Amino acid sequence: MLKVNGLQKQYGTFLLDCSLEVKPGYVTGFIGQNGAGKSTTFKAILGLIFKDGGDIEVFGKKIEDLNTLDKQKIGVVLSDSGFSEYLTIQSIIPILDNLYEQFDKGLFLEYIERFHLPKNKKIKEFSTGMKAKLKVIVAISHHAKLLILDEPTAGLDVIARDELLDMLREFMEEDEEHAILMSSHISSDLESLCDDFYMIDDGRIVLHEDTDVLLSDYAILKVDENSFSNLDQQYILKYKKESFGYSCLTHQKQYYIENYPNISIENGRIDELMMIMNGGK
Ligand SMILES: Nc1ncnc2c1ncn2[C@@H]1O[C@H](COP(=O)(O)OP(=O)(O)OP(=O)(O)O)[C@@H](O)[C@H]1O
Repeated sequence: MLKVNGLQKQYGTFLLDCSLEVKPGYVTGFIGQNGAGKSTTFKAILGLIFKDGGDIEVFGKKIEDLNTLDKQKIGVVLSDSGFSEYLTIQSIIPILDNLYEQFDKGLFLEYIERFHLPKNKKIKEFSTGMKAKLKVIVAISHHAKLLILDEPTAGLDVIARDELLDMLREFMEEDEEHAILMSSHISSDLESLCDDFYMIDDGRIVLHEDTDVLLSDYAILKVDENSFSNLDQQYILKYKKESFGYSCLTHQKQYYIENYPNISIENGRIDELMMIMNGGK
């Protein structure tokens, strides 16, 4: 569905150099700290910035060769985009109708009703959550096959985030070929939605793993200084100094359960795994 091969983009000392793939039927999470390169990757995928190197394929075609119809099969949410704040939902309907051949007004209005968005209020008077929901509703109301969502849950409270994730689940259930690439700051609530995760740090992919494997095989060992020096470190990906000793991230939980029955082994949420992956040595 989407293949990014050796994408490069240089901004001063920052160098993005990343490869990733989103398969049909997959929700792929793209996580990393502020400034890691998530938005730059998304903008390059969408052809909004020039790339310095690499290839990007969507629907089996190079992005340079996508025609208008292909482009309309991509639903997009970017963190720094949106409608003019002076428009209302009622007034953007004809715009969307003109913009997208497959705009589904019925579906759009169904979501607008479901999420209690006011049709005649100016968008500038919307709350952060209302604006975020509107962006996702627009992205899925023109029968897109691939959604590219940059921080769609940013600034949302827990309830709004759940509603938005439900909307994305429904999008995935509609068609087994649908796919989503979504970025987020380190965020465990994506665990329930994403099938796999790419983690980006300083422009490079430092981890790619299926969510199931992350949750079943990865763990955090919490050890004191003494246990740390006696620990077989061959399956330790990263470690981080703590007040009690060290937190160590492993992708071979079972090995440590069997060979070190006395150390504390925590499954850890994806947040914690990522925090060690990012900040550890
Ligand atoms: N137009 C630009 N000109 C110069 N530098 C840029 C530009 N856009 C991004 N950068 C730099 O590229 C790096 C990656 O930024 P990017 O916005 O891709 O990060 P991000 O992972 O999306 O961060 P955040 O989570 O804060 O949105 C940063 O060092 C940023 O300063």
